[in-house]
Amino acid sequence: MASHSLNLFISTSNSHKPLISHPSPHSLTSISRISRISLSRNPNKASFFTRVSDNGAGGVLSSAVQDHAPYPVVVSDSSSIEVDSVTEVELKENGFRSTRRTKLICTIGPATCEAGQLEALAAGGMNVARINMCHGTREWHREVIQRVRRLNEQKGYAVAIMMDTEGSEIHMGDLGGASSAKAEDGEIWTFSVRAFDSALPEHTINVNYEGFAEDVKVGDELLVDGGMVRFEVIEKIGPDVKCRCTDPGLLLPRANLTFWRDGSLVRERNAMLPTISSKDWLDIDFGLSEGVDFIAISFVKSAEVIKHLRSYIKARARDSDISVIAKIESIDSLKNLEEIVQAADGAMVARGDLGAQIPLEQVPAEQERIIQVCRQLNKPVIVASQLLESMIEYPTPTRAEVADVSEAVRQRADALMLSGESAMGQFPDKALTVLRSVSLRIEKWWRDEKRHESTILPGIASSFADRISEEICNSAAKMANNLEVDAIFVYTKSGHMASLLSRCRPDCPIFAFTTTTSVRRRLNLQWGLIPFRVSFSDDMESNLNKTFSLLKARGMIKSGDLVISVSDMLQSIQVMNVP
Ligand SMILES: Nc1ncnc2c1ncn2[C@@H]1O[C@H](COP(=O)(O)OP(=O)(O)O)[C@@H](O)[C@H]1O
Ligand SMILES: C=C(OP(=O)(O)O)C(=O)O
Ligand SMILES: [K+]
Ligand SMILES: [Mg+2]
Repeated sequence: MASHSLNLFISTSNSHKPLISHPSPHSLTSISRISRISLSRNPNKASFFTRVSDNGAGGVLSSAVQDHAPYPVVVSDSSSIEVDSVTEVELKENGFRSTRRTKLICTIGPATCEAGQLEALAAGGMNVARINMCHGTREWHREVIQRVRRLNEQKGYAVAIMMDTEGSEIHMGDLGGASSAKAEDGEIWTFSVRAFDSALPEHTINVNYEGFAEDVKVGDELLVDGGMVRFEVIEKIGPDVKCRCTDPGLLLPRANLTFWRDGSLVRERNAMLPTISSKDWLDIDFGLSEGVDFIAISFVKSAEVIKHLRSYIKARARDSDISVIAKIESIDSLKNLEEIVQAADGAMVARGDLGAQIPLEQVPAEQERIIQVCRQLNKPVIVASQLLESMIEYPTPTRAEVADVSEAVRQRADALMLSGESAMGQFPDKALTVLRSVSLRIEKWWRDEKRHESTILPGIASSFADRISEEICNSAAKMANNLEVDAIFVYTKSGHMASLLSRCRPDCPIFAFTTTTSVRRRLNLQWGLIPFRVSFSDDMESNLNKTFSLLKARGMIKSGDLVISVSDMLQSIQVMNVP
């Protein structure tokens, strides 16, 4: 066994307990019952003498100190390990099975932009904060980004930031400062492309698209926000389009507009608008300079725009690992789904606009298909919009909303997203709590029923090249389910092996150890991954010993726990009990 060659030296020079309960300085007896399935050997096997000089207490508060401080202080020395404080508490209190696998995203808006409000969301389980460039100024967004970053640094979170572009679809203007306006049945409203210097005349809506008045025809149906409010075009007078309200409702600032003729969506000149507008490019530059983790692109039509953006990011910020998320919210994106998902780093089922472009009853089937394609192509997938819409105004969700959230969890989406519920609703924390508890409940039910996910996903056209890693991860996940192990450990620098494991949706949590804070944040979007930042070498035995001792010192694992480990460095699967 390869492990014979490794000598582990444990210093007991400081006053703390030794790392491993039965240290044997010259052999690796500390890993009991190690089995290895080795597919190939790493030619650059690392140093034979690994000095582990700290039990982790130097970089991380001991549990005694943690009783006084609610959050661990983050110190990035080579002997510390960084993990989300929420996960740490969950693991300590309820063990491996209790950790939530479905990730949660909150859109940040006026209801949640203050430091205290952001902290409440982070403590409530927010994994990713989304800022929507449709709203607010860049200054406002910069403040939010800085507050989230401070929270991460000072309180030990790894909340990632997703910037969402406005895109160049047609939408209404700002309602002259009003937070909403009510359109009543039969009322006549004017939709106009004119720029109004002073206050908007009554019952007038500004439209952002120059060609609007030319493209619509009398008799067309105009849908606000995918049909939340409907109008019929009755007259065109130059730049003004007079419409009669046929389905009353609340108009919100900058709401999306679509027009329909004979039951189909009209896509004339607006289909020629670029996916990424000139304003979007400025926002993207802003996102790059602020170092956001994800950029979500609205109304993607083809893979080309994603490829273009990716090469732009590479040229502008060479060392960054910003991920590009393709929002699937148009007919074109459904047509070109596989190529788009293949080109992107992840996708969002943006049901708000999608439901405005295809009949509503088709949205659930498309959601399921998008989730399936993303898993096959190993890309994280987000289910977004109206999950808990009623909670914008009410403290409890409807039964139908709970059923919708449950379905997305059961479909094994990577992440669920709150929009208005967290951006401007009255109960952002309660909405997050609902997502969290419904996720936990459905995940547990599925495990109790022993409905293992099939790790074998049907291949589609252009699967990824790295077949060996894929097979290792598939096997590791299958073994984890069959052996009912407590956790899978993956040591990954780029995050690739971690996402391949996540893709298999195993029953146990996946502890993903990575060396940089940016990869750690990025992994926070993916199903079942608990990302840790820790420094490690190419020597797996020493990595395992180091993480075992650091995690034991933090009370996150204990002797006897059964673990499977895989890594980027060594193409092998190891099964072992924690010493
Ligand atoms: N940065 C912001 N500033 C002000 N309001 C915001 C902001 N972000 C979101 N909102 C509000 O929250 C609502 C829901 O957010 P979201 O779904 O992201 O946008 P939209 O409704 O435009 O698709 C928006 O309609 C807007 O009223
Ligand atoms: C998430 C969506 O995009 P946005 O909120 O930016 O319109 C959507 O349309 O569902
Ligand atoms: K947007
Ligand atoms: Mg949208």
